[in-house]
Amino acid sequence: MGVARSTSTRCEGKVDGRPATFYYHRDEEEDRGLRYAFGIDLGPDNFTTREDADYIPAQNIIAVLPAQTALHDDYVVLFVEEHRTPSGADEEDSTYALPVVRSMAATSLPSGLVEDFAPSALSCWSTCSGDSSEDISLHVIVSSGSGARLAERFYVSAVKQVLGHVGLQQDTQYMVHYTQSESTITDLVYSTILPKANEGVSQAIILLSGDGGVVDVVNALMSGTRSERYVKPNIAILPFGTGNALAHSLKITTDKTMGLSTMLRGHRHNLPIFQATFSPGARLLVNQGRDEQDLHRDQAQGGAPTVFGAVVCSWGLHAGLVADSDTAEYRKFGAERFQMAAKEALFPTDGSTPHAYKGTVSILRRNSSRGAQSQDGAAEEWHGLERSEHAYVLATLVSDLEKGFTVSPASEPLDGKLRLVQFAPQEGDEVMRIMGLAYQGGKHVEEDAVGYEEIEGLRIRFEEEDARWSRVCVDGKIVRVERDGWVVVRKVVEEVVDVVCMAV
Ligand SMILES: Nc1ncnc2c1ncn2[C@@H]1O[C@H](COP(=O)(O)OP(=O)(O)OP(=O)(O)O)[C@@H](O)[C@H]1O
Repeated sequence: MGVARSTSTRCEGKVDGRPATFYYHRDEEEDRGLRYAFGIDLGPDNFTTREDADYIPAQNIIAVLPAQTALHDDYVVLFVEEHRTPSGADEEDSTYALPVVRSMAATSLPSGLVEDFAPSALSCWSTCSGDSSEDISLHVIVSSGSGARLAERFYVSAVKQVLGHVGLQQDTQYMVHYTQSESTITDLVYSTILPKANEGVSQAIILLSGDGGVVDVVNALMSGTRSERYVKPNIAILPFGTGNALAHSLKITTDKTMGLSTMLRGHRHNLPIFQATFSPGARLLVNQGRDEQDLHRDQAQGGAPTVFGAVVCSWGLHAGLVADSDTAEYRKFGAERFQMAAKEALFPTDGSTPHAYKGTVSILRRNSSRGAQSQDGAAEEWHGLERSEHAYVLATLVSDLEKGFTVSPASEPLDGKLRLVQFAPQEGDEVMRIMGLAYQGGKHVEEDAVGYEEIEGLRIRFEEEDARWSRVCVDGKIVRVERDGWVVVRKVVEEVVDVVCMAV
């Protein structure tokens, strides 16, 4: 029989050497957190209501670290404070958008607090720091072009300080890489991370970026050759993109620490990925859709153009609005850019109805009684959707594509299940209503018009004249497929990278 966890603790200790009374409430209520007061003799009942007690909400605590002193009862409480906009300052000024890291030296903290916020023994940072610059295997990647471009500032003001608290110094125990171009992350993986992984070295990446940074790492690892000694690198995500689908879906954003708590307290788990294989003429659109690039060609797929993803592969409305809103002008609006582009797609200025996407969609379903053998031995069978026109076709490995937009409510963090959301063309107002339900916890999947199911794979053959309607989105990247071209999406069985997460 397990021992019941006490929900609140009151004890005497010290804060910065001054005698203090601590009160820790560990229930899942809104007021969960650490309270402390100096020189006040309080009963537990009135502690939470006292205004003279200081309060650190659980949502703000990054970790409680053992202090590097001789005394085993000394700790450092690392937490964030929200940056308050000073009176007279511009509310929109991004200087005030980032939380500030604070630390507090404490002795004899409530044991429940120490337990709940202990750093993970197998976290990314503890196993990968080197002793000399040659064997550094911890990399901080700062994606300067992501989201609202706050990553660089957060590294300097917060991440560096937090890593210092766990005894890690820049250039000695870890390297920092600032992205200079779209290929910086790919180049780093090819030049350093993949060769070391192939030598059997365990490596960690602290990635300040959106989903794009993760997908760059995944694609570079998958596109190269992996040796028998290959050891999966692991990624701790600090969400600095626009959508941050992975971070939201892995519950990294449920507290106020911008991923710092997960970085210190999370555990490594395999990141499920999928492969999207395209017909020979498919091209990656870059430079805001102005230029094209060749895709990686996968020899295992007969040299077909390939992109790997960890989030979403879509065609129709979703892919269109991601592509159309990827301009400097739109990006200024953050995640709102997707909704703005959706309105333009659903209510064309010439008064016409939204585009009906023409193509043949087939779904690979698990079938226990018959069908071809899948990679993991279960039987599978392809089924064609009867209609030839579509509004929305989206396969995903995650629950949320942006904060509050729950496209696949059945998806659990890292469950490795590919799910399909699809529906036929509708009036703009009706599409708006359906997709609006995704912001209500994913209620759109309860609509009769919406198909929602777990799938093993997806195949689309595009029957569009204009290439604008044959754009496919893979984790924010846009691939344009040629006329009569196709894409096949399958889950990848091989494990190539871990992600740090607390929700599993
Ligand atoms: N300095 C840079 N110059 C040019 N491109 C950059 C630079 N830094 C990052 N990038 C690119 O900008 C893109 C940003 O992608 P990322 O996903 O991180 O942010 P996002 O698109 O704002 O967020 P999300 O994918 O979560 O919506 C990536 O393709 C990345 O390679």
